[in-house]
Amino acid sequence: MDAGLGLRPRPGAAWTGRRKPQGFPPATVPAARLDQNPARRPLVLRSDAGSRSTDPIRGASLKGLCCHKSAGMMGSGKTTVGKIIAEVLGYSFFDSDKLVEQSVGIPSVAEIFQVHSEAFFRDNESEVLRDLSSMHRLIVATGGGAVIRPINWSYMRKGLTIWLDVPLDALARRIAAVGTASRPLLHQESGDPYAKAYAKLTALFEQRMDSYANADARVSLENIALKQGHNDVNVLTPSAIAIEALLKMESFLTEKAMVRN
Ligand SMILES: Nc1ncnc2c1ncn2[C@@H]1O[C@H](COP(=O)(O)OP(=O)(O)O)[C@@H](O)[C@H]1O
Ligand SMILES: O=C(O)C1=C[C@@H](OP(=O)(O)O)[C@@H](O)[C@H](O)C1
Ligand SMILES: [Mg+2]
Repeated sequence: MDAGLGLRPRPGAAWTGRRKPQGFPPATVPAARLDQNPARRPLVLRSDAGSRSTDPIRGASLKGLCCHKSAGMMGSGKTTVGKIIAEVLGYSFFDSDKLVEQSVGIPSVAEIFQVHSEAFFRDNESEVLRDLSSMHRLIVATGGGAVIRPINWSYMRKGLTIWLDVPLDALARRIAAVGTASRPLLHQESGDPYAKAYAKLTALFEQRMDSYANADARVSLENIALKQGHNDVNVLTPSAIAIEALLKMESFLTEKAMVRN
């Protein structure tokens, strides 16, 4: 593990796109707060995983990884959890929303929707995902709607894709807590933030659930809570979710290797 947690982009993480947004790749990715940092947890995971000669997180089975994309609904924690996973693996982290903002030169997704349109945002999102797809050793948090364009899957499939599956009630609570202003698709009507987020998220999920199910691995918060012996997804920490995601990634790769051999 990179003891400094400086998270400098790895040598393979070079921008190959046409337009190089200012500050991309960033010189450093802010480290997640240490109390949310599962970097020391792999040792704990080792005992969960029984007698293993390699670290399950950074062991040989993960060496072949190039990049991962986390998909999932708005508010599912792609950005939060993605940063932690990147930190544990010593990979670079990119948030496709941030890269679109930099590339377009407009500081928020909400403004991009307002000044241009959703279609304009989606075109730029696809460009960013295409450019990221040629990079190695990175974690990408996509925007929640990236899954709707089939072309984006051809880019996301260059790595391993993870669906963060969070119950709609929990999503609406999280989003209501921070407000809908930064999420233009949820910010259209007036009214109670929880109720409007829940209604819109329900409609979006209906349209998108088959697409999310295309991911290589699904991280279900309901399943993590059950493993912990309860059913309250609202108390699951980003670290616990990141650890589950890492375990799912490892299982996926192990199964893939077994099929190959
Ligand atoms: N496990 C969690 N428990 C509680 N709140 C969370 C958790 N993960 C993320 N959040 C909060 O939910 C909101 C959405 O998280 P974010 O990572 O931005 O999701 P996404 O990128 O999928 O939209 C943020 O305010 C974040 O702090
Ligand atoms: O689900 C969506 O269509 C969107 C999700 C957002 O990203 P997050 O999922 O990170 O909130 C952002 O890309 C945009 O507001 C549209
Ligand atoms: Mg995000």
